[in-house]
Amino acid sequence: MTVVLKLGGSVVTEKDEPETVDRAALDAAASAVADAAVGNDIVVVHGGGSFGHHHAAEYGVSTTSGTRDPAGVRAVHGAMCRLNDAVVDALAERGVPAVPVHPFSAAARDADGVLSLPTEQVETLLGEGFVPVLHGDLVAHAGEGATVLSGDELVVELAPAVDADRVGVCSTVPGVLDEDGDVIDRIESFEAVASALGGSDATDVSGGMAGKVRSLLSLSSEAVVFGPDALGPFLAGERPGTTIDGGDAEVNQ
Ligand SMILES: Nc1ncnc2c1ncn2[C@@H]1O[C@H](COP(=O)(O)OP(=O)(O)OP(=O)(O)O)[C@@H](O)[C@H]1O
Ligand SMILES: C=C(C)CCOP(=O)(O)O
Repeated sequence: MTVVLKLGGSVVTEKDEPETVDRAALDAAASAVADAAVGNDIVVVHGGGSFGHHHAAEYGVSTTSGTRDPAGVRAVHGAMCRLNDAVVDALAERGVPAVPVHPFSAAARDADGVLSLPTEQVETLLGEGFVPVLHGDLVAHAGEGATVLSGDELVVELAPAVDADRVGVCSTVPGVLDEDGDVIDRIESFEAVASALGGSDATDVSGGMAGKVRSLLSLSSEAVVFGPDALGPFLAGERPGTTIDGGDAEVNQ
């Protein structure tokens, strides 16, 4: 049983305070991962929160609009590495064999924005008993300089590469909410829920919940979106929150 888990940046950081870890939330998430029944057969991805999004907004970078300013690249990537250190440390302190993997060093987008992300190192690390910890980052982008690579995009690339049995995306909300604020049980197409989907309450350059749902629909296996309280139950095998089922993913492109 292999699990790909994204910890939202909005969960593990104080999203409105630049470069501030939410210590209690990160510790709770790391403890849940350490206690997971699946053991070490897990790939962790984390988002940007107040580390990546703050700097990305300052330099005007998004997933489609890039920067050629090397200082901007260093600022965003450097901040994400600092958050990655904090996440890896929190996991390591609890006995998880966590190791960092930095997407900026390996991935690229072509002029059409198509992402290529080598995953052999992740597969090999997992097979050797490590827990790879990747993060939203910048990525070299032909014709744009460098653009943002969201953790949700990483999840979509990694899940088939490691043959994930379960994909979980932990955010601050208990699931994807409908227009009345109720958790939507299952999403199979973007159009069916588009009117309820917004960006993020906080600074977010990768599209908030709308970007997340769109990304996860391109996965041909199911993904589950849930809140911090449901992380333990998800890792114990439950399916809390919203299940996003891309089905025939091609149709949703
Ligand atoms: N219909 C909706 N249901 C749930 N959340 C929504 C909806 N529309 C907009 N949102 C916003 O989307 C946010 C979640 O997306 P966001 O990208 O901020 O989360 P994250 O992935 O946890 O963080 P990060 O992008 O930093 O990794 C929620 O906090 C909420 O503000
Ligand atoms: C802003 C940066 C650099 C990473 C974005 O990743 P996300 O928070 O998963 O969308």
